[in-house]
Amino acid sequence: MKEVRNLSLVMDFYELTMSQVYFEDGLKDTEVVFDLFYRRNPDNGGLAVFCGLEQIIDYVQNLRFEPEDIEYLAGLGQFTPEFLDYLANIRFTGDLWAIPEGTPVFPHEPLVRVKAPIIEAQLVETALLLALNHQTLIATKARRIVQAAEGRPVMEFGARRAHNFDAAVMGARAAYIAGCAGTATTYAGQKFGIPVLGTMAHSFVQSYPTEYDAFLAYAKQFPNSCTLLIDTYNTLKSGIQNAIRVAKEYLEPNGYRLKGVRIDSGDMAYLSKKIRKILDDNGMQDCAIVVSNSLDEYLIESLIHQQGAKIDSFGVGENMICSKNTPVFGGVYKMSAVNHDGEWIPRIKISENDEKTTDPGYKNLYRILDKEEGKAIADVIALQDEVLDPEKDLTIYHPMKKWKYKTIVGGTYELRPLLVEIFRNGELVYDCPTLEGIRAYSKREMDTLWEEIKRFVNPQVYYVDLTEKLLDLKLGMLEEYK
Ligand SMILES: Nc1ncnc2c1ncn2[C@@H]1O[C@H](COP(=O)(O)OP(=O)(O)OP(=O)(O)O)[C@@H](O)[C@H]1O
Ligand SMILES: O=P(O)(O)OC[C@H]1O[C@H](OP(=O)(O)OP(=O)(O)O)[C@H](O)[C@@H]1O
Ligand SMILES: O=C(O)c1cccnc1
Repeated sequence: MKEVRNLSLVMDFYELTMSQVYFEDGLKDTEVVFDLFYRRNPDNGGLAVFCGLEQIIDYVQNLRFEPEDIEYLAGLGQFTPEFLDYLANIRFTGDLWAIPEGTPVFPHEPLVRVKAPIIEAQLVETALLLALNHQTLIATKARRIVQAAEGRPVMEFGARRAHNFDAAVMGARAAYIAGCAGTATTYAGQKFGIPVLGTMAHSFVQSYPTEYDAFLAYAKQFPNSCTLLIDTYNTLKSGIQNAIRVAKEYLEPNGYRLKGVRIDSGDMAYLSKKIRKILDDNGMQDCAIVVSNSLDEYLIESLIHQQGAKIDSFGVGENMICSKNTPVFGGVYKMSAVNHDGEWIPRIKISENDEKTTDPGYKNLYRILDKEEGKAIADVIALQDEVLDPEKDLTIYHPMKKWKYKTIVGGTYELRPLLVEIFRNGELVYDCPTLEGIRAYSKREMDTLWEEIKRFVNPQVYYVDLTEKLLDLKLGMLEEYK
């Protein structure tokens, strides 16, 4: 399903003003390289889950200014007619490489690399960042929550707390990629084929004269998929009792089983244990206990490991859809090379803060995997023209300090290029995987990481290092600008 909205002008105004300067200065055909990367993992975690590429592809493919856009820009009185004529016909004609969606990624590595005429590369900055920053943030959070649930299904319940419509729908997509079992957001089901799931609201229970009437009415319509919300009045004294009554008096005599009960308030550990016992005592071992109420990965972990809660699945809303603890994913888009007469001239952004100094040059990214164990050892950023031979020893360096390095013995590792070609000369050359494919791939990729990187507390830092050639280039440029 394609977006019908024309979102091309979702760009920062400076992209247009700078572009006019490039145009009027005769620089419009100058090719440049930009890298999109981020600096810190959300939630002090050990990784992020890369997401949002499909929406980036949509934007880049549909980048064009309609007559009403040109008219609007003309009305601002700041742009030359020649530049506006140029914009009226602009299309993305460059190359774009990106890491496949669902891949676990790490700070400072290029997630997307754009090589294009300078105006085109500049105009896509905001859209690339916003699509990636949002979905990567939500996927990263969702993965943590799914990890904490240890195989128990997690339902995404966030739309009502999301930061508007797109955040709900794209958030549901990201959460599904990261392993959620489904979403309550029906539109996300329609648009992306995500399983849609749900139980019932307190208002439904309140709208009937009695809780029992409400449960029975629901069970009659949905005898196969009935999860009753049991905490509207009194979870133990009435909710669970009425749920069992409906199961015994209506569902079971008609050949059905009660699928589940949901608890949305009170002490989830205490109540779930009590309810499990009551259900089991009534021969309802297959009736699932679903809980919801401001859950996140820490609470889920505590419920399972410290509190012995008897929970079969979780509904998670606000903490996931807003990534409440870390509500911003700080992806940035930085120029790394400019082409002069066919030669790539590296560019660097220097900062007092090492973390903010960029890696210069037209670069590539590889994941180094241990051949025997299949586990990821580190990622290495190399210059585009470097040939790395996995049969030879590979020495990788700390991104600023040459004395910090590690040598991996030739023949013991595999090198996997992480950036794949998405657009070549403006043509889409990438077959977008299905959402199910991305989800399954993400799970497989997650299995290539050591648990130490995935833990929540003080995770091991995964190395994103540089080749010697790239580090020498960077240190040389730092010396030059000192
Ligand atoms: N076993 C538990 N361990 C830690 N936190 C819990 C546990 N059970 C519930 N909580 C948390 O306690 C809070 C419950 O308090 P809250 O003020 O929301 O009341 P409530 O139980 O939802 O009541 P109501 O919805 O009727 O107002 C929620 O944030 C929930 O996630
Ligand atoms: O707590 P979340 O993780 O966001 O999960 C979604 C919440 O949304 C619903 O609540 P509702 O909108 O009825 O409000 P409530 O907080 O009063 O239950 C549902 O009953 C959950 O409590
Ligand atoms: O289906 C549910 O139970 C549901 C959906 C969204 C938010 N809270 C609950």
